Formats: sequence, structure tokens, C-alpha cells
Amino acid sequence: MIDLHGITKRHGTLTALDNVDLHFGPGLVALLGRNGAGKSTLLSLMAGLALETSGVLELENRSLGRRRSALRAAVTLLPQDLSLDPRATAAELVDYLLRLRGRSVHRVAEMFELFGLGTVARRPLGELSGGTRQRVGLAYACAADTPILLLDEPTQGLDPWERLTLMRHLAEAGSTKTIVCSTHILSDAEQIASRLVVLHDGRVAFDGSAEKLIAAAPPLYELRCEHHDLASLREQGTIVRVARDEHGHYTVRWTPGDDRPPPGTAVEPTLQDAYLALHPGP
Ligand SMILES: Nc1ncnc2c1ncn2[C@@H]1O[C@H](COP(=O)(O)OP(=O)(O)OP(=O)(O)O)[C@@H](O)[C@H]1O
Repeated sequence: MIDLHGITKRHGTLTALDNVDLHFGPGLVALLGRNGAGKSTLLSLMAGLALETSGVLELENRSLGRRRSALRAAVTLLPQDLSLDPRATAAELVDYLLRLRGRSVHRVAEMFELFGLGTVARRPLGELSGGTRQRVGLAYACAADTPILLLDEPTQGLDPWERLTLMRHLAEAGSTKTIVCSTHILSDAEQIASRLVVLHDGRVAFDGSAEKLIAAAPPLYELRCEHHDLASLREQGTIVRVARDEHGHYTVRWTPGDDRPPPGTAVEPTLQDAYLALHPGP
């Protein structure tokens, strides 16, 4: 169990996390947010790899102060890019990382099997595809078997079958462990996690279930229009989705900025609509 109370992290004048309050108990949480929202910063703080500028971090209800050793023992972080020596074999790397942290290696074979790595265990990492290297990292993170597992975009580079295997494993592991998994893939988030945390500009913009996020979405309307109508719709509200058909006509989902009767038909938002409406793009 990890608790963050008023956590702020600054890099010089840039505030990467701004007064963040979050509680993570057992279960799987998907961490969402645009590029630069603060997801990796949050994960590295929770893994004890960085120190907060202010605020209090608690592990099992105990304030950590400036000490991070308890956190490092309890948490495994799989970063976005695990730096790998291309000459080491997959098995050597996982063995090395686990021993370095004083973790048992007894689950390695099981995890290699789970992630379909049996045939590549003895091959140098430099010869493996990006998705396979990602699976090696996942095998390490899962074999470490710590009560808290933090995964920074773990499904990146995985094919649909590998993603399914990972999601199944995480769903199972989430029944006893605390797992926080950052992702840009909403369908993955919705599938694996009962709780979504959305960061925006270093702040918690949403914390709850996918159903709650959809229910909190503003009224949404859909209409068909031409290209020259888009600028005026943008002025009147927020466009969350635009699709162009083969004849050059547009179907727009948008949320009006005022109470005037909007053009278009009211539609039920999807998770993606609700997410995009939460922090509209440029
Ligand atoms: N070491 C650092 N020095 C300076 N700024 C940093 C540092 N690390 C992160 N930042 C900045 O902090 C902000 C949050 O970055 P972070 O990597 O946490 O975002 P993210 O949500 O993980 O993004 P992405 O989805 O692109 O991985 C960004 O503006 C980033 O440029």
C-alpha cells in the first residue's frame, strides 16, 4: 500500500507533479495522461528512484521521510526503456537484475514460459526484436514478485497476443498485489483496470472507474458537416473526435461551450470521448 499526500516534484522551474494525493492499495490501476503529464515521474518517485520536492510518501501507513530503502525493497519498476547490454542473454539479464536486488530467481523459468521466451532465453538481447526485449523486461518485473509492481507503458511494442497474455497475467496478479500500469492505450486500460488515474499537467484530473469517467463526460453531440464548418465548431465548443469519409464529408463529436441549443444529435460518450473531453488536445 502506497499513499501520496500533497506530492510535488519540480525539475528546476518545471513542475512535473503538482500537489498529488493518491492512495494505491491492492489491485490494478491504469495511469493515463498525455505526453509529459507526469506519469513516469510519479512511477519513479513511487519506486524510490527520485525524491519529491515536497509532500509525504507513505508505505504501509509509515511516512518514509528521505529514506527510500523500504520502498526499493517493496517495489519493482519496469521503466519504458530498460537499458540492456546487447551482449547479455535474456536469461543472464533477468538473473542479474534479480540477484542485484536480492530477489529470488525461483520464478524465472515460469515467467519465461508465460511470456513465450523459452526459445530466446540463451540469445543475446541485441539480437531480439523490440517486443521480445519488452517481454524480457516483463518476465523480470513479474519474477521479482514484489508486493508492488509499477509498469511504464508495458504493452508498447507487444503484438495483440502478447498484450493479451500480459493483461491476463496482470489481472491475476492484481488480486494480491498493487499494480500501477501507465499506458496510452485506453482499451488496454479499460480491459485490465477497475480504476483509472488520469494526470494532466502534473495534477490528478480524474481518479475512478471507466464508468465514472464516462458518466462525468460533458454533453456530447454528433453532426455531419463540411471542412469549412470545423473552425466555427471549434470556436463554439470542444471537438473530441473528427472522422472524414471517402466523399470528404466530416462526422464530428463535440461538446458545446455554452447553453445554446447545439447543432447535432445527442450521443452517449465512449470512454475515449470522455477521456479526450477531460483534456482536449491542441
Ligand atoms: N530529469 C528531468 N529534468 C527536467 N525535466 C524533466 C525531467 N524528467 C521529466 N521532466 C519533465 O517533467 C514533465 C513530466 O515528464 P514525465 O516523463 O513524467 O511525463 P510522462 O507523462 O511520463 O510522459 P510520456 O507519456 O511522454 O512518457 C515533462 O514536462 C518532462 O519534460
